[in-house]
Amino acid sequence: MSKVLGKVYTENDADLKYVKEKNIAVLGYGSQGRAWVLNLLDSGLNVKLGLEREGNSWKKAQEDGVKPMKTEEALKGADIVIFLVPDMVQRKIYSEKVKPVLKPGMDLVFAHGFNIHYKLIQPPENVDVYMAAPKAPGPSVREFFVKGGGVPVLVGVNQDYSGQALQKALAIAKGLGATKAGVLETTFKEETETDLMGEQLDLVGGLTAMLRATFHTIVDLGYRPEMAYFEAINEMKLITDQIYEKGLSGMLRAVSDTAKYGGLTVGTYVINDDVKKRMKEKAERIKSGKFADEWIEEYDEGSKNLASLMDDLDNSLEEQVGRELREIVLRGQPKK
Ligand SMILES: NC(=O)c1ccc[n+]([C@@H]2O[C@H](COP(=O)([O-])OP(=O)(O)OC[C@H]3O[C@@H](n4cnc5c(N)ncnc54)[C@H](O)[C@@H]3O)[C@@H](O)[C@H]2O)c1
Ligand SMILES: CC(C)(O)[C@@H](O)C(=O)O
Ligand SMILES: [Mg+2]
Ligand SMILES: [Mg+2]
Repeated sequence: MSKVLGKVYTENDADLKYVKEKNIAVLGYGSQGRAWVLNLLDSGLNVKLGLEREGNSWKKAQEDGVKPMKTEEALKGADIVIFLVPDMVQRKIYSEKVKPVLKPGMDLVFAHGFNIHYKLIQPPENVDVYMAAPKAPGPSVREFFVKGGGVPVLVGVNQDYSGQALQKALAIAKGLGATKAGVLETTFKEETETDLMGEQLDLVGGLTAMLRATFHTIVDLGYRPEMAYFEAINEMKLITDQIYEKGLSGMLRAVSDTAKYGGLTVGTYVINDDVKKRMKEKAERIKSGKFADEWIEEYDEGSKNLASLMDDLDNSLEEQVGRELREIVLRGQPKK
């Protein structure tokens, strides 16, 4: 029995029978969509893949042996609709394609709570709304499953018209392989806000900024960029692998005493209370909905800032060096 965690659902707590006879339409075949379609099909579920265009996702699905079809076609007779198009696209597909064919008793399923929590999608009361949110990038959702495991998933219920929404969320999570690890329960509010906080402050935003700042600090002192790339960026994976398997103190025990002492004393000097104050400010912005408003406005105006930030990153010295160094590093990776 866990001392800290709430209920953790595993294999025997979830039954595929709750979704086995249902027609499932998965919309989108990107990072998560590909993993979900392939895992759910391999788990023996009735899945149709619906896409808007015959573009890259369509081709990729065909290469994977999946038969894509137009969104309208996949939605015909669907009992469960899974939204795996980008968060900013979901409201359009919902209002133009899903809403017109929505029938009482159907299920709307999400991998992230954004559209429901921030009310971009407001479903009628007579449908179930639930989530199965993988706590991992899409490619890992597939890779873990193929190797006989699964990544942890959070399930949450926003509307329980059928009285079975939680069982169905757990069944979908099981189909993804997640009950091999563990499934925890959450709410749309908690998942949406904490997911955004994690990816902005740390996983995606904070991490990228910290790696780049360390790289430039070293380069600006006259050291060669390739040395800076190895020290500031490349080795991060191996350090986070240690954290993933053994926790923060386990990682510290795997490095030298010199690294331990230097790391523990300097880390908190760099990431100090000032930084934490700014983190709190941005976390509050997520909680208040202001980040969502800003992101929706940016998207509606063509995501120009996002494109220019990605361009700057692609053209940066660290990415130029990284592209060449990764060829060397990846050559030495253990064979899968
Ligand atoms: N990427 C992740 O690892 C990850 C992790 C957890 C949760 N999620 C959530 O999963 C959902 C899907 O995100 P993703 O990152 O897998 O998406 P993605 O951007 O990788 O894939 C999007 C899919 O939608 C299609 N698409 C893109 N723009 C479109 C448009 N304008 N109209 C119609 N179709 C369009 C693409 O062709 C592709 O098939 C989101 O709710 C996201 O928050 C993602
Ligand atoms: C993989 C992440 C960052 O955890 C996910 O939340 C996303 O939005 O892609
Ligand atoms: Mg996210
Ligand atoms: Mg996340």
